[in-house]
Amino acid sequence: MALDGKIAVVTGAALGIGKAITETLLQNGAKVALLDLNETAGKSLMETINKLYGQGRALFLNCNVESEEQIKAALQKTAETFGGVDILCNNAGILNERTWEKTVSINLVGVIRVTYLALEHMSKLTGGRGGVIVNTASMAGIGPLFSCPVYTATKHGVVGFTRAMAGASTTSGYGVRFNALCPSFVQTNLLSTLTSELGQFANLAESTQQLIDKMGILNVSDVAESVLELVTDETKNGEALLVFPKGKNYMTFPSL
Ligand SMILES: NC(=O)c1ccc[n+]([C@@H]2O[C@H](COP(=O)([O-])OP(=O)(O)OC[C@H]3O[C@@H](n4cnc5c(N)ncnc54)[C@H](O)[C@@H]3O)[C@@H](O)[C@H]2O)c1
Ligand SMILES: CCCCC[C@H](O)CC\C=C/C=C/C=C/[C@@H](O)[C@@H](O)CCCC(=O)O
Repeated sequence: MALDGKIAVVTGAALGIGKAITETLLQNGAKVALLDLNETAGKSLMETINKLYGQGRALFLNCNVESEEQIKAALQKTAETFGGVDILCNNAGILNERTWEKTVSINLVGVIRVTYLALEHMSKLTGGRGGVIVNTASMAGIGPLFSCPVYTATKHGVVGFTRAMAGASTTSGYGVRFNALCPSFVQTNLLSTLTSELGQFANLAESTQQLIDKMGILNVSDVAESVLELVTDETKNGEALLVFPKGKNYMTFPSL
């Protein structure tokens, strides 16, 4: 799938991995709607991008993925401004084991919520052009992180949702591919604020730090390059792509 002229929506686009995904999609010719609840960072990024890549390439929309109303409005505005939606990157996420219901609401329910509303614009069954959805899960979507049980559960949920939606799409004819991105530790705010967010599992901070030291830390641009692969390679559907500092590989699941 060539990206020239394609229209992408990225959630959690203002900072971290979402910002890097946004920049990579723009560098490859897409127009991007940046959805985030951080208005200051989002607007500032949009201004920088429009200076760098030309006016009208990016649109910031204040949107909390917990709000159905805000998501609907943001998708509608994207479709009216750019002319449809071809690519969705469900990337917004938090790590907080204290406010764990919020972690579920953003990381898992948010992904489902945005996906269903975006499909109304993307699915060939409802007048869309088809396209691709990439969900940012985590390596914790494949194996457990002991210090973050709820975060782990949400990311396992995202991987399962992605794989089931890929099958539903193929079987029903949505014309939309679904893939999950599963990075190991990445240098962002989410990682640097980790120790204060573990709640009742704070005693496991040290062993998690040892795991981080052992596995190493990715930079956001490596992660964004993997998103580009999942977006552009039309053979990829229902995949979970593991990304480590030393390389990447597609997860193989048992066939049941
Ligand atoms: N940093 C890591 O080590 C790592 C590793 C694997 C996966 N991930 C996943 O990558 C994604 C991005 O994380 P990051 O590390 O870039 O974090 P980050 O904190 O640097 O950035 C997250 C962005 O999401 C936005 N956001 C948070 N809640 C939102 C909401 N309710 N609605 C809309 N936007 C919201 C924030 O404002 C911010 O711009 C998350 O899903 C995270 O779970 C992170
Ligand atoms: C707490 C870190 C915050 C970042 C969370 C990110 O989504 C990154 C998750 C990255 C790696 C996950 C690795 C999981 C590995 C386990 O399955 C296992 O090998 C180790 C479990 C041991 C432990 O948790 O201490």
